[in-house]
Amino acid sequence: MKKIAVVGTGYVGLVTGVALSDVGHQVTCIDIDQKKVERMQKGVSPIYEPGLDEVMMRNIEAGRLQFTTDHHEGFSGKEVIYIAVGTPEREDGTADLQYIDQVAKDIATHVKQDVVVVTKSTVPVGTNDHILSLIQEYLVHDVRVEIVSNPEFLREGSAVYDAFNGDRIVVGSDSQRAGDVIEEINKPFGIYCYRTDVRSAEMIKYASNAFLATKISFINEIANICEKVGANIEDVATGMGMDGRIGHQFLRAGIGYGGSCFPKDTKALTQIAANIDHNFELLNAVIRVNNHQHRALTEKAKSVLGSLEGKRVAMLGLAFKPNTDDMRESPAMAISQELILAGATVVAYDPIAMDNAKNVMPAGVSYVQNVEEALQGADAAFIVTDWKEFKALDLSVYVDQMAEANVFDGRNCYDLDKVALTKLNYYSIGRPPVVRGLVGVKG
Ligand SMILES: NC(=O)C1=CN([C@@H]2O[C@H](COP(=O)(O)OP(=O)(O)OC[C@H]3O[C@@H](n4cnc5c(N)ncnc54)[C@H](O)[C@@H]3O)[C@@H](O)[C@H]2O)C=CC1
Ligand SMILES: O=C(O)[C@H]1O[C@H](OP(=O)(O)OP(=O)(O)OC[C@H]2O[C@@H](n3ccc(=O)[nH]c3=O)[C@H](O)[C@@H]2O)[C@H](O)[C@@H](O)[C@@H]1O
Repeated sequence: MKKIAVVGTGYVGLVTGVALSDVGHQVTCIDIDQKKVERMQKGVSPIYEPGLDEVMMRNIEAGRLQFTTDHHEGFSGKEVIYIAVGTPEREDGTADLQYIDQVAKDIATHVKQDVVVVTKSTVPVGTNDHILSLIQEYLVHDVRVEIVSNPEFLREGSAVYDAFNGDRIVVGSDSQRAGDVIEEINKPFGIYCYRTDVRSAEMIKYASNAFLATKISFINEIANICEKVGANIEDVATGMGMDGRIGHQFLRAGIGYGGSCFPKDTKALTQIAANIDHNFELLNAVIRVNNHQHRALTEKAKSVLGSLEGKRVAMLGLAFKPNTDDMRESPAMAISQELILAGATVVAYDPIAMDNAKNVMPAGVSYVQNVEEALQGADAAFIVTDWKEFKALDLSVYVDQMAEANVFDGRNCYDLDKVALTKLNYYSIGRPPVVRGLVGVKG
């Protein structure tokens, strides 16, 4: 059992703290946001994440998990400190390291014992060296500080599952001893620990996110071609994925990736490359394809309905993916902005993300409490997030509630044969349209 502090309680910090306490470590999570800390002290998670509240409460009650805003108290007696603060995107696409720098200074000021500092945040190559020298520059007490890069691979919406079932744990360290400490801490998870040097670990994180984003943009481009040549992207992706070298994952065509990491990390990696005069052409194309893909539904709606002026559009789903209330870089924002500019009225519903959405969605969007209300009198429905609730809908609800049952599905939620049994006009991604029960008819 180790005494551990985790700094920052976003998805990564909170899930890391909760998971480490659940396998028996003594964990103190530190955050500067007082309100957040007060909620967490009561066992309430500040984010919507399936299963998190339960594991959190179990460890608070067992006395293994604590929360504080006080760095001095939080670092006291800890052998290991995890850094999990945000590294948001600056205007030029580079990673903003101001929160990282602040934590480094906080550590330097408060630690009175030897400590291993572990970076969980996604940071550009070379940042861990920078953190270590910053700590050493500001260090108040005569203690040994070592650094380990331990990037995080969890997905929002399945973060708790991922923490206990990840494919690998990457431990990047230039000190054998410090790397051993972190490998030992992670032993109870029973996940393979891949040891490497600090800079390679930092690069593994960016390269992994960039590769996954590339898979998505690739399949979206294939989907766009499928639409023009009369092929079906679902069958194409299934057939491709059967090749073990390709695999089935991340071949779901849609309206492009969003979220707090793929958009920011792909841009940051192109900037990391640009800093050494390398033009990362492939990744730049991935980003361009993704930005264009956000427009797929609106373009289809314009081609089917003509002008969108005065049309009422029901937007089903706002979060960037299901099972999260995270609205960061959600395609819903760009899509609704486009619809409003085209003169449409947008009525939105999301089962979980509505409160967060109201703070970031464009002005002019109105919000309702359920699917039926959203669809009432609508000329078009846009499915933006593939929530289970939408996938499970009885398709007659569209026909019954809408003025005209034109459904533009950005997540391929429904089986074309089932749609063909209804009166929907259905346009999805990379698949033939279904109009008046006929598959492949253009409307
Ligand atoms: N969100 C995700 O699913 C994943 C995120 N990452 C990476 O992990 C890092 C953290 O991301 P999120 O968890 O989304 O974070 P976030 O940005 O949602 O939260 C960061 C937290 O750190 C706190 N904070 C800032 N400065 C602090 C300080 N000096 N002391 C204590 N607390 C401080 C903030 O109040 C906030 O609660 C980023 O680098 C991100 O790229 C990596 C894998 C998954
Ligand atoms: O660095 C991070 O923050 C994390 O980023 C992603 O996790 P996350 O953003 O939570 O969610 P994903 O499930 O990867 O989905 C990202 C976006 O891609 C889209 N997506 C995903 C898969 C797919 O086949 N098609 C597709 O369009 C999703 O709808 C979503 O908008 C990675 O999957 C995690 O491994 C990583 O830790």
